[in-house]
Amino acid sequence: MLFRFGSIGSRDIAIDLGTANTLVYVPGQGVVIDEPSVVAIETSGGTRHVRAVGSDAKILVGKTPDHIETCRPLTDGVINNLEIAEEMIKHFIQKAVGVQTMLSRGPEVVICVPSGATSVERRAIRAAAFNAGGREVWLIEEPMAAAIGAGLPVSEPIGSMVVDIGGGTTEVGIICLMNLAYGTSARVGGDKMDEAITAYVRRKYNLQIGEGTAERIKKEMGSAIATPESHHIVGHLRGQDVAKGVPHEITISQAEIVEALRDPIAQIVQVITASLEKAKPEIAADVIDLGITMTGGGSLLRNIDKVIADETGLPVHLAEAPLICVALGAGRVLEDAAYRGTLCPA
Ligand SMILES: Nc1ncnc2c1ncn2[C@@H]1O[C@H](COP(=O)(O)OP(=O)(O)OP(=O)(O)O)[C@@H](O)[C@H]1O
Repeated sequence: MLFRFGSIGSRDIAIDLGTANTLVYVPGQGVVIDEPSVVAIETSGGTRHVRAVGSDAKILVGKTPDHIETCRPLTDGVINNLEIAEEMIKHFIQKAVGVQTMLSRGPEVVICVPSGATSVERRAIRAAAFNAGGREVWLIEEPMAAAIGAGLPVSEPIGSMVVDIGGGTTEVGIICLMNLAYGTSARVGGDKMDEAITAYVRRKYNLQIGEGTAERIKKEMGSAIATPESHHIVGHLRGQDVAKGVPHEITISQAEIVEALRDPIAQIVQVITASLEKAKPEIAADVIDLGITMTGGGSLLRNIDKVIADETGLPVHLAEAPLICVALGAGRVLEDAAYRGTLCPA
């Protein structure tokens, strides 16, 4: 299939539409938007309208009055609410290219999809970008974009492997000659880690914590492996005592967070090892040399690279800018015609 762009202008954009964060890349400028994928909806006089999007909406999570609700229009990498997703994408596109471009010709948009997305889910992502003002919309699979953004030799006859751990999904891609030789996505990532911490704290301490609190403690002191020091590294969690219904604070150790994260980490490792079994022998041989490159926010969890290296026996490298690799890769496709063969049909 031939994919033909019109003339790429500085007003065309690449979007990493993530479960946790949405990034927008403008050719010649780089990543111009990097905000949480959150929308605040206000109901007044019987109608609903968007009150805030992105960072402005995220600060409201868990603190809104009854007539305002915050929501995340993506779950596990795919759209759960088309209307709100469109509003969010429209907001970010306008912020990136200006209202004038939207009113005149609209930008061409390259937007990422999880490799495991169904055709219905792909059509929903394409439709959301189109309805949000995209003149033409092209899809790229996330592992491919992540690999390009991480600087892997995707166009060469060398097999390289990328693991992108995002908020909603873990994407694994084995790429050779600009082709996703194997790609899979599992619905486990940073969100499942947050949920596992929340469930652990509720079970062990009878304390209900908010999602922001779970994410904060994960980033501050989460780890995939317990070390002898892990019992002495402690943090504080505030929430609501489930039995008494009053505010309460507990102290938790890194060793406990490691225990809480055991299941999601095991699931991530399982996806990676299963993917290695699917690789063709020649490509697997290349992966032994090059190792695994990790991208996505979840790859910043302490020691997750060590766990993956131990379990696979392969070298594991963290990409230089793990949180923006997918956007950089999708942006590169916009800027360099040589990469256009990586785009996939909707
Ligand atoms: N230092 C850190 N330690 C652990 N997790 C982190 C860290 N920094 C960010 N994260 C987690 O990374 C996730 C967000 O990563 P990213 O922005 O790559 O996901 P996304 O692209 O929005 O999601 P997806 O690709 O699944 O749709 C969140 O769950 C966040 O809590």
